[in-house]
Amino acid sequence: MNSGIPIEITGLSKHFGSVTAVEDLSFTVQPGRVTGFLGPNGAGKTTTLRVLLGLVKASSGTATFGGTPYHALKRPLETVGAALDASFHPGRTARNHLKVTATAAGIPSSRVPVVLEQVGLSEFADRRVGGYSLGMRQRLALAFTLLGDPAVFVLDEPINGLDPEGIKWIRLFLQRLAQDGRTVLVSSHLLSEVQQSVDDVVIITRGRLAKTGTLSSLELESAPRTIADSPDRAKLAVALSQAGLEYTEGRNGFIVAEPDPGLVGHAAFVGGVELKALHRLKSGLEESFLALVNGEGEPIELHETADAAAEPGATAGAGSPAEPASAAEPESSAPVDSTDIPDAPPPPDAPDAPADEAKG
Ligand SMILES: Nc1ncnc2c1ncn2[C@@H]1O[C@H](COP(=O)(O)OP(=O)(O)OP(=O)(O)O)[C@@H](O)[C@H]1O
Repeated sequence: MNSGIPIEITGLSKHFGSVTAVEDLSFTVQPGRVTGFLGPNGAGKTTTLRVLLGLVKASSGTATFGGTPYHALKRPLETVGAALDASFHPGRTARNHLKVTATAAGIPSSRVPVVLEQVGLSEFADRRVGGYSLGMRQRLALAFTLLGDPAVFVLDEPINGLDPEGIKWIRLFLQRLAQDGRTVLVSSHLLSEVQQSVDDVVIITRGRLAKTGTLSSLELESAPRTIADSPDRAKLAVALSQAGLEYTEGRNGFIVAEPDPGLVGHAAFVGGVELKALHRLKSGLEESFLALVNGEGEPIELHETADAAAEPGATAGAGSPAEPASAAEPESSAPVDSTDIPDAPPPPDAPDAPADEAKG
């Protein structure tokens, strides 16, 4: 395994006739980290992954693995493990599916039992896939990605449909791949689905980049805050600055990095500023995500509490809004303490039917 290969998307656009699926998209996925590729249905995630994997031609821009497009990789299955869907011929067994792919790719068939064990399917390897649950098919899709022991993993919605035990298992699975120095890109339309699994996020909406950074930085931005507004925003800005409160200016007023509206109201009172709005911003990661992908710019409307109170004040001196505070980049979440892919428990949702004989 050659670790340390980043995924590099640069100025990528893809149009299907008059439909713009992806527009001028640029981001990098770093090795040694699990990156969530997030966006609502129709945002352009699958199209981006399909271009990356050479299944669709870009209208413009590039998508490469450390500078090399997929079609130019010398041994693609040993560089990239990709799972775009979990559909398999229902009449064939997992072992047979994997053997055929290994043979075609020049990968030793001795890898087949190894990857079956890694994903917890050894016991069910000779059953027809038609009898598999969704969770088992997801595991089989992962087994394919492991066949060539690749440095990069590209997984489209791998957590979709898994039960809590399966989600816990895949979280460890992904984290340990990254801990080995591999590059792991995981798409999802729900932040909450991958929140426990990812170090970094790339959020797109309507084919464009909405946000990229560490999950921790997104969490910091989602901390509870206060919205304050005044008929004279310039004066309010001065009052907030004099009180040492950090803020950014949004559509509905200033978003102040202080969870207690009482303290913000007091700052306005001390500064002699009349307030027309003072609300606590009940924030959360998922709400911030939704605000981002819905193009709200910032999540004000989503969080105003019903018990918001306005505090009157008097007027004060003029001033201009201070620079928004920038959050320091926090450290990423700590890796797990083993370099092995976790032992997989048997799928909890495995059907009870007796094993079928391998047919092909
Ligand atoms: N082959 C195609 N022909 C025409 N339009 C397409 C094609 N593939 C995707 N699109 C359109 O491109 C846009 C992005 O679709 P895409 O499947 O990439 O989004 P997505 O983020 O993966 O969504 P989902 O989570 O629903 O799969 C959508 O408007 C979709 O209808």
